Amino acid sequence: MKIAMASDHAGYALKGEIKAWLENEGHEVIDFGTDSSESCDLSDYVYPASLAVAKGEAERGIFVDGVGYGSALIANRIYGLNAAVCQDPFCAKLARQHTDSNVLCIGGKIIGSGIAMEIVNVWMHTDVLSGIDKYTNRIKKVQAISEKHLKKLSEI
Ligand SMILES: O=P(O)(O)OC[C@H]1O[C@@H](O)[C@H](O)[C@@H]1O
Repeated sequence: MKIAMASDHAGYALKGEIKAWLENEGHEVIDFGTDSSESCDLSDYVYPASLAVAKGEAERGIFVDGVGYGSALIANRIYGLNAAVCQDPFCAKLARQHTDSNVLCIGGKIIGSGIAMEIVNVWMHTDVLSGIDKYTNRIKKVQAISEKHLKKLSEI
């Protein structure tokens, strides 16, 4: 799978560990930075990475900042992106099964690399529960909100 990755300084170290893990698993990572632990602004990296997912240049995104919510806040402003902040593997499983999330956001200041890799592993290997009406209906309702309030890339 092609994965877009991005971080700020607070997620830089963990981004590198996750990138290495993904590549070892045979995935292709497109790394949008940042490239050091020097202080920076998250949106400068997560926004271009989000656009790559929205354009289909990457199938999914994995973004790392200090807590995770900053990345999700940016990604969820883009049509077609469905970002979930996950702090444990159970959360990662449901983020895929129940909401079909295509962006995973992790907090480098709060999660160690062992748990982070479990989260990524579960999230990468879990599919949406597409045959269960209540979940597909909920996903459709969220999609309807996107259709109403977010611009598609082709409309920008
Ligand atoms: O390290 P500083 O710049 O103080 O804080 C950055 C982090 O604080 C939170 O807003 C975000 O998680 C961001 O990554």
